[in-house]
Amino acid sequence: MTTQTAVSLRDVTKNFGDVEAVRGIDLDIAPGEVVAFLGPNGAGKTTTIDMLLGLSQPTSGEVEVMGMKPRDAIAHGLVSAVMQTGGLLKDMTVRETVAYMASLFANTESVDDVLKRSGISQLAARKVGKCSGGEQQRLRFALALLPDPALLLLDEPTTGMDVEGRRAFWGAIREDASRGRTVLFATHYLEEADQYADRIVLVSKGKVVADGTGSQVKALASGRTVRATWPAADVERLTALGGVDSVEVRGDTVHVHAKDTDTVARYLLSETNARDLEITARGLEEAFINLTGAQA
Ligand SMILES: Nc1ncnc2c1ncn2[C@@H]1O[C@H](COP(=O)(O)OP(=O)(O)OP(=O)(O)O)[C@@H](O)[C@H]1O
Repeated sequence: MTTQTAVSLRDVTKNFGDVEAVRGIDLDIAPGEVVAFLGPNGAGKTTTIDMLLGLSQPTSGEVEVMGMKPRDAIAHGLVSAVMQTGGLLKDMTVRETVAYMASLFANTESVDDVLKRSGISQLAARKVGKCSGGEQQRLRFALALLPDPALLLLDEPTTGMDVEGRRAFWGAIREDASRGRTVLFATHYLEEADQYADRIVLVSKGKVVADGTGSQVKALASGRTVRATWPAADVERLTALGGVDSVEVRGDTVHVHAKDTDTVARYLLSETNARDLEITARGLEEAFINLTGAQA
């Protein structure tokens, strides 16, 4: 039997008492895809990854990894994870850490090979305690590569890293993924998702609210925002204009999100005393707020 999907979630829910952490997620990830699981705090990302790792069971629905129950996939060495934190011994060198972990398993990739693929060969002799946060994450990545997993799960792997550390970390992940490994990573960072994933699955409040490439997710929020200074803005009138999606008032400033901003600008300048107009395109950041806010 060939495996058609690396990850398959079928109407998966997970409750913790009264808390509905995951509220019906359907998701298929094909082998070789690099997917960002993007969402705000509490969206259900970690809960979902824990179920994929077999660390917890869904309340309802089906979870499969490489065509098997998660625990079986792990027992076959098909899945590895890089978590945000987790025990590394500070007094061991980078190479000793990888060699020690390799000695615990029957079959692993070679130590030198995983050091090279995670981009830390030159750090092999350095004590772990002297490595930067980004270097330690690449060491965790090296450890995760030892069983040569088909699927790599990463839960917010770059939290707390500086820009350079993040770039080096993702450089190593992307390079490795180009050989066909499936990668699913959870992140809060819109830019990170847009830059490093082939596909973004946007989650909010335990549900998938958008799924596509970075540009598709951005296109969902096509349209622009007109910002103007207008004390006592007539929100009702603005909302009634054609092509207006939403209107927000913050103090003396009004923000009008619209598909047709020309009409809004013309109205504001010719029929009201609004001034200081500014028109901007919506970025992924706003797409995110827009799409996840829409679920509220
Ligand atoms: N063991 C638990 N017991 C009770 N509630 C939990 C438990 N684990 C998670 N939750 C709740 O489930 C919801 C989803 O949490 P989860 O950690 O999956 O979100 P997340 O998307 O990973 O968020 P973050 O980005 O903050 O890590 C939250 O409301 C959280 O408080």
